[in-house]
Amino acid sequence: MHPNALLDLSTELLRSVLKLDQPADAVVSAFFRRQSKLGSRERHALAETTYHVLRHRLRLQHLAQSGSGPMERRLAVLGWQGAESVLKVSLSPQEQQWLQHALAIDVSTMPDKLRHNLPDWVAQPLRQRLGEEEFMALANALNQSAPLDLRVNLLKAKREEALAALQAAGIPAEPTPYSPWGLRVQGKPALNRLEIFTSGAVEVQDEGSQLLALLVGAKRGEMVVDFCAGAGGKTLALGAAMRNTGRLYAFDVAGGRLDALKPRLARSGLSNVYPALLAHERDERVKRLAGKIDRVLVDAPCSGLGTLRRNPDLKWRQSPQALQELRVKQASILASAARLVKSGGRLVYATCSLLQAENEDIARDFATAHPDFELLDAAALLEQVQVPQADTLVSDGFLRLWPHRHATDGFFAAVWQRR
Ligand SMILES: C[S@@+](CC[C@H](N)C(=O)[O-])C[C@H]1O[C@@H](n2cnc3c(N)ncnc32)[C@H](O)[C@@H]1O
Repeated sequence: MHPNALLDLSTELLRSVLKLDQPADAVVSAFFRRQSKLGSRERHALAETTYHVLRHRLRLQHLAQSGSGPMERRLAVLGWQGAESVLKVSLSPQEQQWLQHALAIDVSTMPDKLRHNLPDWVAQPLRQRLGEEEFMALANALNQSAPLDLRVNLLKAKREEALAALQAAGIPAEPTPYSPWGLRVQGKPALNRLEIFTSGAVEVQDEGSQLLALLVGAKRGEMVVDFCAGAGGKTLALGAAMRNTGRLYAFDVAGGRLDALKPRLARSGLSNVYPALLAHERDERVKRLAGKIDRVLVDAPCSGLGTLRRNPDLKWRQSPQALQELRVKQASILASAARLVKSGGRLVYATCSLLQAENEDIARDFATAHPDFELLDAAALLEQVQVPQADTLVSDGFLRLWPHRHATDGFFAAVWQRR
């Protein structure tokens, strides 16, 4: 494709994504389906440019003010992540000059906001919690792309065997530092045709998600509920930890997500999983199982701000109002799910949010209203399941994973035992 046409497509894609009315990954996929003639390098350049602009939007919009032509073209030029030759061929001499000038500005001299690229309502509580230096380290980490982590399905392979299979396929990988189930792959190789993937021996899963599943501590023969199972990332990890015995209910209110679990279940070899569509969190099914369940995981719907490395559009698509609505939902789901737990059983409340409002605040309000639930120290529980340096992952007894400290997505978890 002619470089100019490619830059025009990048401009068009940015125009759609920056409407912010749909998740960026869905807009990018739909765009590529329509542009079926694009080669893989061209797709890569367009996707990376889009994500770069979303990550650094405040700074790039500021720099774009001085240019001319459509705003989205200026953003595509400033954020361009494809071959340099595309810009050389496509830009007018005036644009070339403007770009050189814009890129020469030292980012470290820019105002704060243009360096961290977060909206105020997100930046303010994080800065307050972490202090200036660590807040900037977090902001930088959130603007990097995430590594590719795999979870080894121990029903099908040992971690060393999966590592050897990847290496034999020419894919460098290493064990993840914390999760005993994890491998971190270098780069972003396509895995879905490899035997190790099609046979269900590995699944793509961030190390942080693996640690949440490890905290549940599910064992052989138990009754376990994954209350917000979605497409089942954690369900699969729990089912394997149960060695395909007992009963694992995968609940969700979104039928489409539960449908996406089915092919993954088929690959995994699990036959102990029972997906069930709930009408809402107080569904009849929850009442029927009340007091009968050994372990309940509530991987609650949340702002997703811990996943900005993968979903940078979320920082622009979420809002303080949406956060308030989510908090009400989180408290309601947690209270309802707690009814399932039997005496002596375990309840885990988790999110992929960085905000105290969705994490510690929800956990503390729940504990106040439910004195029959005793908070367990997440560090002690992780040590029991062979997680090294578990105390570095935990604050005030809660699991608190941070991209800049642990190279995982941002995650929170609180764990209780019912008296
Ligand atoms: C963070 S996602 C779950 C991700 C999933 N556990 C995984 O590991 O892939 C939250 C899920 O909660 C579901 N959800 C939203 N409201 C719910 C409710 N009232 N009861 C149960 N699930 C709900 C959403 O449909 C979504 O799939």
